[in-house]
This record gives sequence, structure tokens and C-alpha cells, in this order.
Amino acid sequence: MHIVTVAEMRELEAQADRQYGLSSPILMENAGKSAADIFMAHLLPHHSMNGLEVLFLIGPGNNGGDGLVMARHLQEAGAFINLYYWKEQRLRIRDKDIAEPEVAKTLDEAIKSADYIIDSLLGTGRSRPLSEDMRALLKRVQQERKSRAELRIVAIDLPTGLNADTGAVDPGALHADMTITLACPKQGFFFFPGRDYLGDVYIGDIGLPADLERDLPTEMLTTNLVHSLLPERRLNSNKGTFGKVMIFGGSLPYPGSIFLAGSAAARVGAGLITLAVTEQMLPIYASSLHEATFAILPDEQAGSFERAKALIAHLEGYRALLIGPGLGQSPTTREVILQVLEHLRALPEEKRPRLVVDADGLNNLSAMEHWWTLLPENTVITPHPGEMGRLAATKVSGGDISRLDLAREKAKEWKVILALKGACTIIAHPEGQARINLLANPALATAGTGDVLAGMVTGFLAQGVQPFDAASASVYLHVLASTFVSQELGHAGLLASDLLPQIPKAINRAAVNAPSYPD
Ligand SMILES: NC(=O)C1=CN([C@@H]2O[C@H](COP(=O)(O)OP(=O)(O)OC[C@H]3O[C@@H](n4cnc5c(N)ncnc54)[C@H](OP(=O)(O)O)[C@@H]3O)[C@@H](O)[C@H]2O)[C@@H](O)CC1
Ligand SMILES: Nc1ncnc2c1ncn2[C@@H]1O[C@H](COP(=O)(O)OP(=O)(O)O)[C@@H](O)[C@H]1O
Ligand SMILES: [K+]
Repeated sequence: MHIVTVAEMRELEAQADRQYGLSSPILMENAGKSAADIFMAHLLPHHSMNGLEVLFLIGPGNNGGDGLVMARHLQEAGAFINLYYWKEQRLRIRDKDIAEPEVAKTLDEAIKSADYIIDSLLGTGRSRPLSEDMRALLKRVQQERKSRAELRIVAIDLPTGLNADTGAVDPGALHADMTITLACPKQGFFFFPGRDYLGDVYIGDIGLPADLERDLPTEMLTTNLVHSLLPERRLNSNKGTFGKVMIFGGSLPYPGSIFLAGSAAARVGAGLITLAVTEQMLPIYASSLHEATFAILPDEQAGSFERAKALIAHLEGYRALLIGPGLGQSPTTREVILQVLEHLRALPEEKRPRLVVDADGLNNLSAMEHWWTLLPENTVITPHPGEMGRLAATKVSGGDISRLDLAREKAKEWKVILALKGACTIIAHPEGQARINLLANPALATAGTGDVLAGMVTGFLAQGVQPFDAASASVYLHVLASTFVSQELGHAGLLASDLLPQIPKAINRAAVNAPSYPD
């Protein structure tokens, strides 16, 4: 499912017309019909279409046109339809025009009695700040929603006042409970503050042929996409089939990180997990991660050469290496990283473990000149905004649109697969493609969840998944796993380790390729 800017959406529509004769009125019919279908499929459980009271706010452009088509379908299905034409200030209550002096009062009554209010005022064609009278109308609707929890606001294509390209919002923008977007999700949905205005997002099919979208550079992570990225689990397999993961990390102030990363790598299905730690750290892990094996490294005093040599000696036969969780930032550690990277760069592609760098791996890198020239090809890096800021020597936004250009630009400049973490994580490929996760869950904003993500990516790499795909699948499944935790705990109080048992369930949700047994 591709993400579009307004210009890309217009181009898609123009091509649909030119190449397939899908004119604007045809697309609008499809849009209104699919919006009606999605609406009816997601009514609140105590609602039925019969006698449902729906107020449509109709705008002057095609977004209003979509609303009118949708209204016709809902009316045919039994709903009572009220239409307010904003530009003309015309009100129709159940097919009757209201005389001018009564409009304001009757509109207010219609707002008060509506079960649903449909926002089809403005969509991708908004070209200037909302006018004061439109803001006043939306404010009235918002106020009603606040005072009546059962009222539902549904935005068609996008909530009026949201900038479809950037996610910026007009002060009058409406908070929807549900957004039914048409054809493709809009780029502004993935950035803040816009993301907070969408409610549940559904995508209406308007009949655009899929091949028109093929060359768009940005994709949304979906279950279907992730399904197609997951490694095969053949019946005739053994632990060697699913690859060995080495994790270099874990130092005294941060013992937990490598446990979380190692467990996550196993939870996505890697065959064997090895933790490269000093003997001093061993008792901590030996008693908590029974399934791991260990590469015992000499301690700091032994010097970087001895430590790097020991790690490199253990790397033979490993398909993926994660550097970073809880690693610390001593000068010796930095030296070890340099030597390991040099070793990896010298290996032929087929013998080289795929590399992921996270956390202190990234902090150590950012202290080195032109650090990106030290990485082997196809390296995945997974910075949070703070780490990204250090790597790029710039301030990085937590959620606004500037993240997308930055991620794209830096993935290209650094020749890495870059997962820029945050509420809607972006995965950028050096050749310009990007994938973005719409799923967000504030429960994940707690220490250690990044270690889990890095471990997942490494575990998928060990199973032969391509780096861009491994990062994409992990980002999606990581948030999906968190939503399973949140079903019980809500949106706070998650421990990073709570995610671990949910990871296989998230994978199972995405993988419809479970073996089928005879009855
Ligand atoms: N084209 C297609 O094939 C398909 C289109 N689709 C649908 O169409 C939508 C895009 O349609 P659109 O381009 O007509 O834009 P839309 O958002 O309705 O608004 C434009 C109107 O609003 C006005 N206006 C602008 N700013 C304003 C403001 N601040 N305050 C007040 N008025 C303002 C502007 O008039 P102006 O005054 O600038 O002349 C113009 O009249 C898209 O989101 C989707 O829902 C889908 O069905 C798929 C097929
Ligand atoms: N609101 C949110 N919605 C979705 N994911 C989030 C949210 N907040 C944090 N995350 C995710 O949680 C993880 C936090 O990682 P990070 O900041 O590196 O934590 P740590 O280093 O403590 O493990 C990242 O994968 C990030 O994308
Ligand atoms: K709208």
C-alpha cells in the first residue's frame, strides 16, 4: 500500500483518466460507495443502519462530492440523512430544504441529535487556512463530541484542516474517530500533529489499477506487506536453517539490553543466539537466558586487539551480528568496533554476517570521523532521534515531516538501511524507497524496547531476510506485539520484556502460512 503526497494523488487520478478512462465522476462514485461500505462494516455494535441519524458536512469540492455519494448509499441502507452544504449555507433534513431563517437553529439541532457526523468538507484540495465560519462549525462539532461520548466523527479522505503532505494542522482541524481515506493513505497521516487527528484509519478502494502505484517511493507497513517479507518455515528444517546470531554488547551498567536483544532475536525465529560478553557478565545471562550460548571475550584490561581477535574468531558461521546493546563507550570498546568493522568489510559478501548497529554501537560510531565509510554494505542502523542527531550532527525532530527527508537523505549519503525510530518509525533505503509505520503505541516509550527491536531485526537477518525487509517487518511486528500487551495493560506500564512472548503471536498474525493438518 503506497503513501501519496497530494501531487502524487493528483497524478494517479490523471493517469487513471488518461490510461483507463476512469474519469473523476467514476472515481467519485467508487469513493462514495467504498466509504459507505467501510462505514457500514464498522458501525458501533449497538447501532444498525435502520434509523441511524447521520449528518453530512458537505464542502464545495470533490471531497463534498464523495460525501454526497456516500450519503445516497447510507440512505438506501436505511439511515436518516441530513446534509449541510457549507458554502451555500443550505440545510436539508431528511430530503427537505430548511428555510433560510431556520438554518442555524436547525443545524444545531441536527448536530445534537446525530449519531454520526461525516466530515466531507475539505480533502486534498485545501489550499489556504480554514475560514472563520468553517472553524466555528468544526468547533461546534468538536464541542458536541466532547459532551456526547457516543457521537462518532468520520472524516472522508482526511480530517478537514489536516495538511495531507506534512501533517500540520489548522487551528480549526477536526479530530476524527475514524478516517476513511481514498485510494492511498496520505503522507501527512504519518507525522505529528496530524497523526493524532485520524482516529482509526481505513482505506477505501476507488478502483485505481494497482500498476499505477508501482513507482511511488513510499509505502505503508501493512500486515499483507509484512506477510510477504517473512522467512519460510519449512517442515524439514533444523536450527542451522534459521541462522546464528551474534550480539556484541552488555557491560556492567547496562546488563539488561543484550538479554532483551538476544531473546527478541530468538523470538523472531533465529536458530541460535550467542552473546559476546566478558566472563564477569556471564553469571547474569547464564541464569536468565538459558537458551543462549556465549562467546567469552577477554575483559577491558586485555586491550582492544585481544578482545577484537576473540570476537572475530567466534564470528565464523554467523549470519548476523548486532553491535551495541548495553555496550558502553570506552576507548577500548571503540577500538574493538573499528577492528571488527574492518574484518567485516574484508570478508566476501557470502561469508559476511549481516550487520545491525544500535544504541552504544551508534554512539561509538558517531564519535568517529566519516563513520559511515567504515560500515560494510547493507548495514542496518536503528537510531532513535537522539542517536540520529548525534550521527547526523543536527537536531532531529521527534515526529514532524522533516524526519522523512532526513531519513531518505541520510540513508543515501551513508549507504545504510536506516530505521529512524519513533511513534511512526521510518525505514529508508539508500536507493530512495521508504516505508513508514502508521501503528503507534505510547506504551513502547519505555527503556529497553529499542533493544528488542534491534534483536528482532538481527534475528530476521539471520534467517536470510533482506536488510530493508528485516527492518520493515521488525518495526511493524514490534508495535503489533505491543498492541497485544496493551489489550491487557492499556497504554502505560509495559516492560520491554513483556513484548518478548508477544512477538511470535504477532508473527503468527501476519503469517497465514501456518501448516494445515488433516482433520
Ligand atoms: N479528483 C478525483 O478524481 C477524486 C477526488 N477525490 C476526492 O476529492 C478530494 C479532492 O477534491 P478537490 O481537489 O476538489 O478538493 P477538496 O478537498 O474537495 O477542496 C477543494 C474545494 O475547497 C475550496 N477550498 C480550498 N481551501 C479552502 C478553505 N481553506 N476554505 C474553504 N474552501 C476551501 C476550493 O475552492 P476555492 O475557493 O479555492 O476555489 C475547492 O472548491 C479528495 O480529498 C477526495 O475526497 C476522490 O473521490 C478520488 C477521486
Ligand atoms: N509512541 C510510540 N509509538 C510507537 N513506537 C514507539 C513509541 N515510542 C517509542 N516507540 C518505539 O520504541 C522503541 C524505543 O527505542 P529506544 O528509544 O532505542 O529505547 P531503548 O534504547 O531504551 O531500548 C523504538 O522502536 C520506537 O520506535
Ligand atoms: K474531509
